[in-house]
Amino acid sequence: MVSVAILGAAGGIGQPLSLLMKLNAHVTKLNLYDIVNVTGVAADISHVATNSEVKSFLGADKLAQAVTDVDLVIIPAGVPRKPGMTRDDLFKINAGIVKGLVEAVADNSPRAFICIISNPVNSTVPIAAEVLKGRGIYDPKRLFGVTTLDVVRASRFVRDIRPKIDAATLRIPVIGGHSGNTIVPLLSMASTPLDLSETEIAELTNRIQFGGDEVVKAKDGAGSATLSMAYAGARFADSLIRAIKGEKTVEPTFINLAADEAGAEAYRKLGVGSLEFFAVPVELGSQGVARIMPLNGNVTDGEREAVAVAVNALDANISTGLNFVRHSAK
Ligand SMILES: NC(=O)C1=CN([C@@H]2O[C@H](COP(=O)(O)OP(=O)(O)OC[C@H]3O[C@@H](n4cnc5c(N)ncnc54)[C@H](O)[C@@H]3O)[C@@H](O)[C@H]2O)C=CC1
Ligand SMILES: O=C([O-])CC(=O)C(=O)O
Repeated sequence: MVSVAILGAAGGIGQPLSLLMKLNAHVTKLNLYDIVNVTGVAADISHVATNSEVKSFLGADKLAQAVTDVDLVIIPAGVPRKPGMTRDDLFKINAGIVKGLVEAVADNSPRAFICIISNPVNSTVPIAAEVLKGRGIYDPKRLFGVTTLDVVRASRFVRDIRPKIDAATLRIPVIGGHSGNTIVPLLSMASTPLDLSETEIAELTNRIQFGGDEVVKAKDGAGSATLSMAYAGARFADSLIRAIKGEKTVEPTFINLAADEAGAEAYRKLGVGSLEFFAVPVELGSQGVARIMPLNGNVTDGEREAVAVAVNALDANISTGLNFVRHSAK
């Protein structure tokens, strides 16, 4: 029995993500919330022949109901990028949206696991944390920034230059954050040794860091990644649900390192220092973060340099998020 709420369910990500969660056999209840169009989306998805119950919640006055008695909340609500914009340009609109949604979750399902997709993830996750802290119910083990798309891209882009590799099973840890040079793929720690040249490493790293821009450019004003993001979001949610059910699963995700300080130590030594939030590979368990996975080998000098660049940018992104809530509370 797993009850899931998707907030922003009528959007470009929300619709295919809702469909994929309807296909997840562990899910028993699927609450779809949006401020537009969600009635039709829910009616449509409710005809899919799986056992879960789909309900629609349209408009702000239905938000509290949508997030009452749910185990897992996935948030893809908010505006996407257009060409020429950075993810940080979305902060102005999305910060308030995420804050309002997380307040409602805090008030109605305080123990729910929360997965944030809305950009800029580097700032929206600190916003969510600060809201939960303000309510006195913050548990860093239960709040996740979804960075799975970076991991998905890493395996797929490697396959583009190594066609014998199985993109579906190759795992490359991607750490840091979720925007440009805060995204740090650890290609040296791929689950299958890749034997890449320095040029290949540089090109792949750049492509993984700016993969989102490829889609924004190709969509030419019609938004950013939606279908691959729905796939990535459903993959992360499935790992978390299987963990809640007692399996051990591992996914990189943007979390508060306080969730496992002992496990975070290796990353702090790598250059992360005292940073509060960072994407790391996490073993998920029934209570959320079970432990932060150790680094699987020695990072290269290039990877260490990339971490230093990421940490600088992340520090600013995290403060922007935390300050947004601290200042709006006054
Ligand atoms: N974490 C990641 O890897 C990725 C994150 N994203 C982000 O996901 C977000 C959504 O992207 P799309 O689905 O393409 O956008 P979209 O514009 O197609 O859909 C967003 C949906 O959110 C809804 N919404 C707006 N305000 C709301 C509120 N207060 N409460 C509930 N719903 C609300 C809208 O009505 C709309 O249906 C964007 O911020 C985008 O940047 C996109 C791709 C990857
Ligand atoms: O690029 C964007 O704005 C959407 C996103 O986060 C991604 O595709 O990784």
